[in-house]
This record gives sequence, structure tokens and C-alpha cells, in this order.
Amino acid sequence: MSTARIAIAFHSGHGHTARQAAAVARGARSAEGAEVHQLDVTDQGPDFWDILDGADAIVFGAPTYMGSASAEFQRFAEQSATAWSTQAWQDKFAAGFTNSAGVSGDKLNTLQNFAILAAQHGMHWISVGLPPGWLYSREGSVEDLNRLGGFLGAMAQSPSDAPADAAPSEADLRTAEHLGRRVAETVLRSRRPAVLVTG
Ligand SMILES: Cc1cc2nc3c(=O)[nH]c(=O)nc-3n(C[C@H](O)[C@H](O)[C@H](O)COP(=O)(O)O)c2cc1C
Repeated sequence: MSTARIAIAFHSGHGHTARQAAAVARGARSAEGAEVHQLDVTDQGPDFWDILDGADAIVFGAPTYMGSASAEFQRFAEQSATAWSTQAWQDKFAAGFTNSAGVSGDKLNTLQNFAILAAQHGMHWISVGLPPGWLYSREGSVEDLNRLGGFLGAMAQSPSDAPADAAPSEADLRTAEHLGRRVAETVLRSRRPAVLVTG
């Protein structure tokens, strides 16, 4: 059976985005054949870069701070210039997630940071693949998958005064799980031999 090696490279200042990262990992693990590594970019063990270089997909995650990916994540992005110099991540899959206090909070900019980082490395970006929920329709509910309506990556919202064990919401965590599973399934599908149909 083929294996999908998924690395989740994330930062979380106060634990909220770490919960989103754990949800991405749960979703990825739910795909048969997935091997998942959660890597805190501020706690780089000896095999940190080897795991990233050996992954089939890297999912980037960070809180949105001042309208952009957190400085700690950005530091990791700059460190990845070493991998860039040998094109070590070329043709891997990539995806991203972010969490912030505002419903918008300029989260889209953070996801764009991630997509550009992936493009600089020559990676293939995987979108959320879900329709927008909640206020997109009068029938919507705050419990909807993709309630924040992101297409580029998984979005989550945590009230600025809520502890990390109370936020992000279950709906946002399920959205993150969906993204993790979609990434693993995309890697596994890419391994299947093409079927040649002849007339
Ligand atoms: C320095 C700083 C800047 C922030 N900037 C934003 C922002 O631009 N937009 C927003 O919606 N929330 C912003 N927030 C709120 C955080 O995104 C929010 O508290 C998030 O849940 C933090 O995630 P973490 O616990 O993983 O660090 C900011 C928080 C901090 C500490």
C-alpha cells in the first residue's frame, strides 16, 4: 500500500492555531496510508528539515497577526530558502490554514502568503474544496463546514478573549479536518497508475 507523507508546519502563539493544526492532522490520518507529522516551526528538532524534505505534502499554518502570517512563521519561511536553493520541495503538494480573532481579520492575506511561499518552492497548491457556509445562504448555520467561506485555505476564528480550549469552534475544526483529509487523499490519488482507455 502506498503512503502519503504529510507534514504540517505551523506556529501558534497561544494555542488556538495549534488546535487547528491538530485537526488538520486528524483529518489527514483518517485517510488510509497517511503518515502525518506535526511540526512546530519554533521547536525544530534534529530531523525537522529532513521530515519536510521527505514529505509528499506540506501544510502551512499560522495565526494571522497584524494582517499577515505571524513573524515566527515568517522566520521559518525565510529559513526555507535553504530548501529552495536545492529545489528540495519542487512538485510537492501544499495547502494552508490560519486562525484569527476577526471574522475576516485579513486571514486571506495570510493564506496568500502561504500560497506564494508554495509557488516559490514550485509546489502544487490544494484548495479547501468546499462551498462557503453560514451567511452565504439564508439557510446557512454557524455550524456549517467552511462557515467562514475560504477557498484558498482553511479559516478559523477564535474570539480574542477565549482560551484555546474553547476556540476555534467545532465547525472550524471540522473544516480543518476536511482540509487534512483532502491533502492526504490528493497525494494518494496522485500515486494511482493512470488507466488507459482504448477505443
Ligand atoms: C500581535 C497580534 C496581532 C494580531 N493581529 C490580528 C489580525 O490582524 N487580525 C485578527 O483577526 N486577529 C489578530 N490577532 C488575534 C489572533 O489572531 C488570535 O488571538 C488568534 O486566535 C491567535 O492564535 P494563536 O493562539 O495560535 O496564537 C492578533 C493577535 C496578536 C497577538
